Amino acid sequence: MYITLSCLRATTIVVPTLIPKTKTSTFSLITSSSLSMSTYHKELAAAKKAACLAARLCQKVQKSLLQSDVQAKLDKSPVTVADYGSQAVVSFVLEHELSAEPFSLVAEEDSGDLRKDGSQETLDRITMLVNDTLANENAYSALPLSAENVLTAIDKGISEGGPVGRHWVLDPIDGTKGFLRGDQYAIALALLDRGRVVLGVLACPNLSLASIGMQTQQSSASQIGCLFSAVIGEGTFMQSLDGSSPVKVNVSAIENPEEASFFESFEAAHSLHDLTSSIAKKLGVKAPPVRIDSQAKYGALSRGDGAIYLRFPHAGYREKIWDHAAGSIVVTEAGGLVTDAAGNPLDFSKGKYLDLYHGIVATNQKLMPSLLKAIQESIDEKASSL
Ligand SMILES: Nc1ncnc2c1ncn2[C@@H]1O[C@H](COP(=O)(O)O)[C@@H](O)[C@H]1OP(=O)(O)O
Ligand SMILES: [Mg+2]
Ligand SMILES: [Mg+2]
Ligand SMILES: [Mg+2]
Repeated sequence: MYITLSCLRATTIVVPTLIPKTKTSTFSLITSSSLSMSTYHKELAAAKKAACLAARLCQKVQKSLLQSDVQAKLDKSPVTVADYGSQAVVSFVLEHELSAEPFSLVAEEDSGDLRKDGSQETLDRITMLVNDTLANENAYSALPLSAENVLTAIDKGISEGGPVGRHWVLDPIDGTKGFLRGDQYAIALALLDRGRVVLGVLACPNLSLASIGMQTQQSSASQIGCLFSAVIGEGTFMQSLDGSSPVKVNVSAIENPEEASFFESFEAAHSLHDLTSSIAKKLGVKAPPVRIDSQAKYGALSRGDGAIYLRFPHAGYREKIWDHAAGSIVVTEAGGLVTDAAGNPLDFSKGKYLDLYHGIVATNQKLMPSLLKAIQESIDEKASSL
């Protein structure tokens, strides 16, 4: 039996332990074979390190959130010093850990607003946060970073992705509204190789290690902060953000929709709650929806907290790859399926956006056929009532 010492080590170190082999319905301890010869071993270690450091920065900001830390982007969505700081940290760490490889990053934020007059104070605060977060990383001779270095690191995220070569895909804070409310958010990082997601890491600083809804019964109730990671063909693992041993997770095995519970966005503006409630009713789902922010939903689904995730954005909204790349591999490697509303797999090879039929659906293989049927009926009914 082996455990990973810490998610902050770029090169994952595994040591023998005396932990007995235990298994629950959804978790099992990591095995040596699943860690040894991964094609993306180096990339996984770098991604975990980058996401853990970025999570540390975000946690610090969430604890002392000042109004001046929040700005509105052109599309009116909020962006905080933590979104920029997280992007700078992940970009800097990936590029330095994987310096032998060409570096391409598709990321949500850019430095445009930070380069405008009147942004110096905000930029100085971001630069300080980034340097504080990286302060213990003695291996980086480029430290401390100047404000210009931070802007450059943020702007590395300018790649368009696509079907050729490798591209990292980053949402530095997914669920900024949840972050501002003190609720769920995620640092979501994935690697595309020839248009396919081959690796994903989701850091969820406010997600309990215990299942949602079970916190009161479990001893790990007070442990908050999860790191999910998945490499293609190797399964999905969860560990605490401060570096506990990874456990393999699996999606729910529920076959009867009446016993299923489903996740959806906390924000009604992000998903049509009336459509999802019609779908749930058709399926016979009894439990009310679990509404949480961000790709933490994919993480929770991957360990069987709920059985279904439904996301139907309002007409005209185009989903971006950084909002689903990491989450989708975390769910598929845990045995689940992630498709659009017609059952098509998500295509991450088309650049920054996903072309979708209506929305995104994630569940286990048993529930998917009846779920897709209920979805189509609900979409047709909605269309005929307009
Ligand atoms: N109008 C919108 N419709 C759907 N999703 C949105 C909308 N505005 C922002 N988002 C993105 O939805 C995701 C969070 O949604 P949810 O928490 O509902 O799952 C985030 O990626 C958020 O971006 P951001 O990364 O800027 O927070
Ligand atoms: Mg945003
Ligand atoms: Mg997002
Ligand atoms: Mg974001």
